[in-house]
Amino acid sequence: MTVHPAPESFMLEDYLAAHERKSLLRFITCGSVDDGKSTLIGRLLYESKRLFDDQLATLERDSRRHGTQGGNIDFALLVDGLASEREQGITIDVAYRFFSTDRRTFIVADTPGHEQYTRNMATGASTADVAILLIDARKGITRQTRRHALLVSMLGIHHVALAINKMDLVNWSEEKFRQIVAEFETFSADLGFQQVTPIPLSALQGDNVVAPSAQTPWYRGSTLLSYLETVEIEQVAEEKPFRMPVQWVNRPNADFRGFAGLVASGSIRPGDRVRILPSGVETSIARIVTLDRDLDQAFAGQSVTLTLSDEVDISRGDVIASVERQPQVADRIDARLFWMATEHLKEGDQFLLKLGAAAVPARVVTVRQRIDLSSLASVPVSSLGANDVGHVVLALDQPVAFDPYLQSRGTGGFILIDRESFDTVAIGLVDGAESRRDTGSQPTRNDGQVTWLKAIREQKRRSVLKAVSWRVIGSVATVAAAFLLTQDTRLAAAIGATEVVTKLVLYYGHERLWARIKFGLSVAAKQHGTDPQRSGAS
Ligand SMILES: Nc1nc2c(ncn2[C@@H]2O[C@H](COP(=O)(O)OP(=O)(O)OP(=O)(O)O)[C@@H](O)[C@H]2O)c(=O)[nH]1
Repeated sequence: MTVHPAPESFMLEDYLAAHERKSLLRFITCGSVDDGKSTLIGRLLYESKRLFDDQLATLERDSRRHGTQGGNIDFALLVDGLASEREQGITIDVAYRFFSTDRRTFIVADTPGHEQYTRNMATGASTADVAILLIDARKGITRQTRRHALLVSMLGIHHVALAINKMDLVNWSEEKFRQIVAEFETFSADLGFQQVTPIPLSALQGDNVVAPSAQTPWYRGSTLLSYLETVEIEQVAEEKPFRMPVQWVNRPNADFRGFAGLVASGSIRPGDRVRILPSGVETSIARIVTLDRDLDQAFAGQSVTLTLSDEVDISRGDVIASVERQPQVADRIDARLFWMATEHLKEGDQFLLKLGAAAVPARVVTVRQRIDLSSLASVPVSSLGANDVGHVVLALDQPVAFDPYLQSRGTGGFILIDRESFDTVAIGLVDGAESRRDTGSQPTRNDGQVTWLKAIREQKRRSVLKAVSWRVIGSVATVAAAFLLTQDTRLAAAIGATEVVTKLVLYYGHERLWARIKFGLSVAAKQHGTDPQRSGAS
């Protein structure tokens, strides 16, 4: 007799398998006070139908009791769950929410809009893949939008959705929308974003959030949710080198000595050669131990205990790294800082620097420049004020191992802690060991852009090159297959041309593609005609 498994079990397995395969997207919403972040996230959660009945009932009850929408659902209440937030009228922490659709799962960081809480926004952004920059259509680009865009770029987020909200309050004006988009594109041209996707929205009324809006017939781009579901985030295209900062030396008895920590990047197997930094001693991995069992391989994001084949002196804060591609080790570093305290940061100030698992006393040797929020120029200064972003040189009491932040978030980001109050006063990103060439000389106006924006541009160029190469290989393969099957050169060429145009339209959307072509042509014409250096060189 044949036994057929119950259809439900098949469905359950299919369901679980489908959900396991879904990719995860972490995003952050940033905007000024009252731009509508909480309303937008609440609307996304509500419309993606991921609320339980009891959550819905509570939302409806709270909307009647505390809501600002005259009896209608106040979506902000879904997100601003803390009572004290509502009392003060602001969100007071980074609230992480989890939701999922059939195509992807999402973790969203909702952070307060007020300038004094920019630190929360920076914290949320440090783990995000995509940023939604929210703009109130009535106010347009504000100083806080510029600051958020700068921080988002500085923290290595390449994909931005420019969510122009409250379009209902500007009569769904296409002109207003285009004006804001143009202003943002001009401002952000040097910030190295791979993709800026502008979307006209009303978070309150739900337009273009999940379903396309009838109010914006002039907009044919994606809704916010479909953008989030389809935005292509670079997966770990190239294998990153192994890094594990040691958090704890585990020595329960004389027979066992393991080094516990979170794998910050790359992967590791027993037998792999590793170097311990800053000491530089080389050894190999004996075992990868976890609570349940030993592993054959550990990956970034896993917490493990490593044992080594040699007796090596290792303490908390050291980094275990692959021998082939090692981190740098230095006691003076060039860094970008987002300064968050109210008092000014000055040369000579002393802090505790926490990088990975290492904590070392640090002194500010030089404050090189501040990034001007309007022009993004690096302005020479000798101190940084609250919420400034600038470049500094730090001297550490002892050498630490690190990677430039643009290469590795896990081993390139740090915080500065006040040694008396223990407050976190700055978020820092390592650019590299101090570039001695500048020591003693006056910083020039463009130093910062050389070290940072140039690196971002170079990284962007490489990832665009990689994406283009794969698309070109795909198109060539399609044309070759078409030719082999039909032996018709014209037909194969036509298929190839259609394929290229389709890929470009899919990537940009036809409106943006056309706008880009026009923009590219105008820049080319301008550079050819007016840039004396270029015309001289050519
Ligand atoms: N007309 C209109 N009002 C909106 C829209 N989106 C949000 N609002 C209103 O704007 C106000 C602020 O919205 P919130 O979602 O609380 O704003 P927020 O950005 O989270 O504010 P903070 O948490 O204080 O930073 C509320 O009264 C919302 O109802 C919109 O698209 N149109």
